Amino acid sequence: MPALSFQSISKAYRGRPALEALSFDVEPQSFTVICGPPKAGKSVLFRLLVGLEQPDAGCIMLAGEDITRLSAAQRAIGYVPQSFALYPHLTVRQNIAYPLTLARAPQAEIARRVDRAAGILSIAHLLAKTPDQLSGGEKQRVAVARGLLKNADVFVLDDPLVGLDYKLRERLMDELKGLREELKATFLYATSDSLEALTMAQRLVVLDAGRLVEHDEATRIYHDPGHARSLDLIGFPHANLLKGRAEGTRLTAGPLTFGLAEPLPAAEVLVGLRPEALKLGTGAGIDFQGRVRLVENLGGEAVVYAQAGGQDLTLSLPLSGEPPPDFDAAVALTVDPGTLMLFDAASGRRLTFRAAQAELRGSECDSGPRNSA
Ligand SMILES: Nc1ncnc2c1ncn2[C@@H]1O[C@H](COP(=O)(O)OP(=O)(O)OP(=O)(O)O)[C@@H](O)[C@H]1O
Repeated sequence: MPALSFQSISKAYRGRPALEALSFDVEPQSFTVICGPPKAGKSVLFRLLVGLEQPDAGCIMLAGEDITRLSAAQRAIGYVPQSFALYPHLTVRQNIAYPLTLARAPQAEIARRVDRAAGILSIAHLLAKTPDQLSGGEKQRVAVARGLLKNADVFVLDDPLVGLDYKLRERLMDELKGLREELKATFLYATSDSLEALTMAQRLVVLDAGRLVEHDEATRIYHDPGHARSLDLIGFPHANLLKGRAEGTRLTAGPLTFGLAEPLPAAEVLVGLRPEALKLGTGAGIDFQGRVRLVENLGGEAVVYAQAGGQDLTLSLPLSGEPPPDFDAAVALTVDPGTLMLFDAASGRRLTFRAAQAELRGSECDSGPRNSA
C-alpha cells in the first residue's frame, strides 16, 4: 500500500488553477522529491496534504485512509513549511516545542520529544539560545526539528534549504537523507532546484504549472525522460532542446540533419540532447561547425556555450589538463545520433526513433553578431 496517494487533486484560486487533476502515489519510506519551477504548485500541494487548505476536488489517502476532510491536527504528518519564521522572543527549545505546547501536551513528553529531535539534528547545545544567536543553517535545523516533532510516518519539507549558501546546503542535504534513514519514515520534499532534486531523490515527481509531468526513479527521469519538459527542467547545465522538422525520413533541427530508419508520427518535433552528449571534434555521427560564445572553466570540466546554425547550444566538456576552447573560436562539433531524444512538439511526449545514417551537415560557422563575454 502506498504511504500516500493523491487522487485527482484540483485546486484553484479565484478561478485560476494551481493544481489540475493531480494523481500519484508515494512509496513507503521513500525519499520523494517534487521538483518544478516557481509557481508549479508545490507549496499548494503540501498545504493540502497537511490540512491547512482543502482541495476543490479529489482525495488524499494516508496509509490507505482518506484524510482529505481531517483537520491539520488530526493528520499524522510532520511539516517544515517554506517560510519557517522562528519566534524571536522564544528560546530554541520553546520554538521547537511550540506545536506541542499549543496542543497542551504534557511537559515531560514535550521535553522528551524536543530532546530527541534536537539530538537527531545535532542542535542540543543550542536549546537555551534565542534565534538571533543562531546562524542561518542553525535556524534551518531548528525549523526542521520543529517539523520532526510530530509522531508521524510521513514528513513534508517545503524547499527547506532555499536561500542557504552552497556549502551549507550540501551538508544539510546529506543530513536530511541520513535523517530519513534513521526515522525510517517517508519524506516528501519540494524544491525548484533540479540539482538539489537529483541529489536528494530516490523518486522524482516533476510538476509544472499545476500538472504532473512525470513520476519515476530520479535516475530514469534524468537519463530517459518521457517528456520534453522533464528534460528541460531536470539537470544542470540545462539540456539543449532544438525545434526540428521531420520530412519523411529526414530530420533537421538547427545545425543537425540526419536520416531516420522510419518516418515519425509527428512532423514538428523537439530534439533534446544533454550538454555532455555534444563533443568537440568529428566522427561521432553528426558533425557540424559552431562558434564559442562563452566558456565557464570549472577546473575538472568546462561549460561551453556555442552557436551553430543560428542555434544556442550548451556543451559540458570534461577537462584533463588541456585548456577549454577560447571565446569566439570556430569549433568542430559532433554528436552521436543515438544520444538524441525526440519529442512530439505539440504534446511534449517522447518519440521513439532509430537513426538510419549520420550525415555531415557542413554548416558554416555562425557569423552573427558577437556577444560580449
Ligand atoms: N493563497 C493563494 N491565493 C491565490 N493564489 C495562490 C495562493 N497560493 C498559491 N497561489 C498560486 O498558486 C500557484 C502555485 O503556487 P505555489 O506556491 O504552490 O508554487 P510553488 O511551486 O511552491 O512555487 P515556489 O517554488 O516559488 O515556492 C501560483 O500561481 C500562486 O500564485
